Amino acid sequence: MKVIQASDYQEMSQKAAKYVIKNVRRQPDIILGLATGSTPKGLYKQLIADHSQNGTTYEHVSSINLDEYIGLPAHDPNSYHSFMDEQLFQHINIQPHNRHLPNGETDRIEQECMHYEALIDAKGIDLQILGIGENGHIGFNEPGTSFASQTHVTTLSESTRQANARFFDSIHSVPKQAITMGIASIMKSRKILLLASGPKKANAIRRLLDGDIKESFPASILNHHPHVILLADNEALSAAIGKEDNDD
Ligand SMILES: N[C@@H]1[C@@H](O)[C@H](O)[C@@H](COP(=O)(O)O)O[C@@H]1O
Repeated sequence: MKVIQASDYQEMSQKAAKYVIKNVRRQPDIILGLATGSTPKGLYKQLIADHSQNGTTYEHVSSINLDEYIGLPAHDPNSYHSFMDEQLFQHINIQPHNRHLPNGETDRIEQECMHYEALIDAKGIDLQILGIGENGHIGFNEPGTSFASQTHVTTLSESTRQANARFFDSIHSVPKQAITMGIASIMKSRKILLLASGPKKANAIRRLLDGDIKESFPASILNHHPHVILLADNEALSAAIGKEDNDD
């Protein structure tokens, strides 16, 4: 894993955008794996600014998102469909038919999981953007999820619901389940850019860089992936100083 240090959230977002833009320009029909949460918001803001100022085009780009809550309509302000529309899609020229998120509203949820995994296999994610939960979750793969998991329905841990409650009226409104790419689905990506910012992520980043690979800490599997960049700010790296492995 290659570790890139940024001084703060702003610099992390700028460096992430530079890397994504470089990949989009090099491969105009790139398949991007996209993430939600607070962490990639600054990256998306930078992509939007670059799109309007420098004209980087997303006309032939496709996106596949990691996850979606079950039970929230796509138009709900807290759905990940709405998040992506607001934070990125409506501000760049990515075509609606090229944007993919799991359908958390269907009552044929098992078919939806299979369909989504087939989509990932058919398209192949070139560059996956990831955040990390404080408990080491990636996507919505909570601790204990099998490393062999494909797209599936997951029950959110209490701590994940608490962490995401800030986006909702109260913890009671946070859905209890989600549909998420599995860990094996994420690991199929050709390249992964993992972003982490702030002191709340310091412990997770220290555990990630410890290199101990176990299902009780889902992100640890990334140590097995041949092309992961961890781009983290000083606060997120604060507990791991001296543990980085810069072998690329
Ligand atoms: N499903 C998302 C994850 O994809 C994200 O990485 C995590 C961290 O969120 P944040 O970036 O807000 O800390 O939150 C949610 O659980």
